[in-house]
Amino acid sequence: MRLILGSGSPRRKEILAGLGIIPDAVIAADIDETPQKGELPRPYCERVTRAKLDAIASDPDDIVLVADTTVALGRRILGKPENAAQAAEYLLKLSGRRHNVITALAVRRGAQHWARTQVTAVKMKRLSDVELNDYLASGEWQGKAGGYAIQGRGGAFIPWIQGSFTGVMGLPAMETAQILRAAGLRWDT
Ligand SMILES: Cc1cn([C@H]2C[C@H](O)[C@@H](COP(=O)(O)OP(=O)(O)OP(=O)(O)O)O2)c(=O)[nH]c1=O
Repeated sequence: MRLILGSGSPRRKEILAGLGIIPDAVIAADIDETPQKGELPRPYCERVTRAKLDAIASDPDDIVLVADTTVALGRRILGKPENAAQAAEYLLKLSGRRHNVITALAVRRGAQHWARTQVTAVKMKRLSDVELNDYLASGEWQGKAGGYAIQGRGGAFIPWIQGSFTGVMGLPAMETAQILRAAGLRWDT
């Protein structure tokens, strides 16, 4: 039995390591993350997660873990910005408001599947022009859903969350431990 982390996100690997879990293999799933027309954030996040799982090949006794993190502003999906202009657009939308960060998890072992979705409400303070421009210049927005990282410089913009900090970072620790245990993974705690 091997544990395969089907994610290229360094944060996910780090959060797993924090739980005491070191995957035997790390493979990024290369899938199309374009939302469908009219698709809502939660079903989108769950569909993309399932697509990531389907894209990872494994042996029957292997455990495969994948996840997707999506920022939801009402019915709007904010994924990873393609460039600084899109990051600016996302951050201006999030500035001074509450949004949800959705992380869907999926696990496969042979023919069995498990899935969990964790939602965290996040408030972002109103950003000044200087804060926005400095943040864009830092480049931290790259590869982050919604264009910010709560675990980094972006943490200075977040006065309040309700839910899971690790969920916002990309892998909710409690739900991940539960789902992996359900799939039969055992590790030293
Ligand atoms: C909101 C937020 C997101 N993120 C990150 C977590 C995810 O890595 C990323 C969302 O992109 P994802 O598509 O979920 O993941 P990924 O492209 O990094 O990796 P893979 O698809 O291979 O699993 O945004 C943070 O690191 N901090 C935050 O505060």
